[in-house]
Amino acid sequence: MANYFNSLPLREQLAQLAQCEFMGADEFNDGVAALKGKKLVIVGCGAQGLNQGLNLRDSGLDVAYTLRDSAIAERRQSFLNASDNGFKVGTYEELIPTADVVLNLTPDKQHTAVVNAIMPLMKHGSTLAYSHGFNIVEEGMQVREDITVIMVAPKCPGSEVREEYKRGFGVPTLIAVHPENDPQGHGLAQAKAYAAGTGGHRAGVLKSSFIAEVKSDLMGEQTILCGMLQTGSILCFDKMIEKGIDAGYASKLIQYGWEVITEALKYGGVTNMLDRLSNPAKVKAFELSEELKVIMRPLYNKHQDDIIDGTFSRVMMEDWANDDANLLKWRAETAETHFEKTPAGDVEIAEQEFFDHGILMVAMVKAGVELAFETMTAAGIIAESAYYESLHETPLIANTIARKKLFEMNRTISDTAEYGCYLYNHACLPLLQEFMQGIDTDVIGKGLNEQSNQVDNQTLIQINTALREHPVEKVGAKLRGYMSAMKKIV
Ligand SMILES: NC(=O)C1=CN([C@@H]2O[C@H](COP(=O)(O)OP(=O)(O)OC[C@H]3O[C@@H](n4cnc5c(N)ncnc54)[C@H](OP(=O)(O)O)[C@@H]3O)[C@@H](O)[C@H]2O)C=CC1
Ligand SMILES: CC[C@](O)(C(C)=O)C(=O)O
Ligand SMILES: [Mg+2]
Ligand SMILES: [Mg+2]
Repeated sequence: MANYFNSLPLREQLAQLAQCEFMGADEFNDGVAALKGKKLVIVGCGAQGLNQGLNLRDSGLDVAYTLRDSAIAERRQSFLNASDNGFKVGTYEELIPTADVVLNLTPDKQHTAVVNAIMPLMKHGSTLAYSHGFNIVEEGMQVREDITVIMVAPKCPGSEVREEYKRGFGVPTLIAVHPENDPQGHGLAQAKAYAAGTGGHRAGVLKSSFIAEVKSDLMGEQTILCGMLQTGSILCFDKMIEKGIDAGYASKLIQYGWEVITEALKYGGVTNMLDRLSNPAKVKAFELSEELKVIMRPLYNKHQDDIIDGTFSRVMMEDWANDDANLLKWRAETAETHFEKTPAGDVEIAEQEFFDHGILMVAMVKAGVELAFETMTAAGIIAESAYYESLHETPLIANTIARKKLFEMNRTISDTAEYGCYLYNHACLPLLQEFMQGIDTDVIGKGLNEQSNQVDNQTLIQINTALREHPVEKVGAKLRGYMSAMKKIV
């Protein structure tokens, strides 16, 4: 197999990267009809598998799980996830031959082995579904020509796919049909029904491509969504400890701070997040974020360039072949960081205090969101896709850190995302060392000791204009306008 993206002429690469069409609610009036009465069999019952299956069943679809023999024999967590929730569980041989749609929700590293094992068992004219395009795009998996290949990719951790559904909402979702595998021409109808079954249509669905999803998803997860929050957590915590801030307070400010400050982001974009600060703090956060953007832009460009040309995938697959040596080493190192080993203190922190004492965190989120958006769109990703993959998903990742710190984030996201997060973190920590030397507790831990809200008018006007004029704010206002049912989390 060879990288599918790299096998295409530039003309087709650009066309596929630019595939992005917002699908209005009226395109989902048929709901799950296209899959009603069909047998959906999910391979794997982990973060996405369990939560998507629960949503699909609650949406009235026939869902069962097929697990590898060892998972069933050893009654592993995946087996318990499915059986404890009342789902039928069977082996590949028992369930795949009668499946109309097989949802491959196993780790990306396993996709080639899994698809090679299940494809011979799949009935003629059935459908193979993915939630990430890595296997098709980066590995170039060739699927039997009678099989329809679709993707329904939630722009969200598995846990929040379920939580937002239970809140009566959903998560933004990219759908796609692999152009090499749509023999009956019903791939789009099935992908739409699958997206509706997960609740994604309530938040927003983009008709995308496997290529556009992969090249944006890898970028978002490596940078703003996971890498930036991990790097920011470690740097901000270590700085507060260096400056004598109580460790429990510092731990709580960060663990819960990302969730609080990015909730403002979710409802009103970067503008609203900075509007939550005093004028002097807003000016300071803006200045810090501009400095961070200059320092980190080359790193964001390198991550996107390596994702586009397949370097990232090649390097990660080398680690797969080396028994995930780096992934496991970096996972262990993360667990040993001072932030991870310091429990959040039993101290009350008011909602506004998270903003006032977390000016640097606000600056990091602003810098990361804008840089990721700017870099993705410069690489040919369409603004709507870049928005979902940067600004909108950040609060959903922050929710996982609020639960159980970086451990929970890295456990909940895919192994692919976890690997990319560490790759970024390893590069960004040294990159920001000099910047952090100039940081003090006025922007992280204690806040500015300003006696008034007075700032220079021209400065404030320039900052407010820059915030509001950024393209991520323009597309964000439009897409949030469609999310009328969005629910508060904190
Ligand atoms: N995690 C997330 O939030 C998101 C993930 N995705 C995508 O969804 C897909 C699934 O990821 P995720 O939910 O994180 O995966 P998880 O690691 O959470 O779960 C993987 C599941 O697959 C099973 N599994 C592992 N290895 C094999 C194998 N060799 N053969 C058969 N089954 C196996 C595991 O069970 P057992 O080991 O017991 O057999 C487990 O049930 C990926 O393509 C990912 O990129 C997309 C968006 C977000
Ligand atoms: C942000 C990481 C992610 O892409 C996701 C939850 O969307 C993943 O692969 O887990
Ligand atoms: Mg993602
Ligand atoms: Mg991902």
